[in-house]
Amino acid sequence: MLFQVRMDVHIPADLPAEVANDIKAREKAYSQELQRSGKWRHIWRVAGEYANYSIFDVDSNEELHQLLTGLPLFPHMRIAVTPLCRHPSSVRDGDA
Ligand SMILES: O=C(O)C[C@H]1C=CC(=O)O1
Repeated sequence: MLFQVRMDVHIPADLPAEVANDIKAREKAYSQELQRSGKWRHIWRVAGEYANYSIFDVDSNEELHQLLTGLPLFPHMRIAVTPLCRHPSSVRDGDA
């Protein structure tokens, strides 16, 4: 199951820099592990914003929920999820 996910990050201005940097480092490791596993297929920065558009390939809504709520930055994010399915005009056989 494919999902487009938009993540907007809002770290409180009064969060100490060392705490914010630790969260960001754990977020990067978590994200890269999921990308290598194939669950997090794509990640793109939204130009000019502390936000990304990502594509997740997971087995269920529940799995997506678990992955997203496990993000170290989750408490500081607004997340919007859009379910995707194959477009009938797509020429990309790999896109299920
Ligand atoms: O930077 C972001 O967009 C937020 C988050 C998503 C992956 C990651 O490393 O940080």
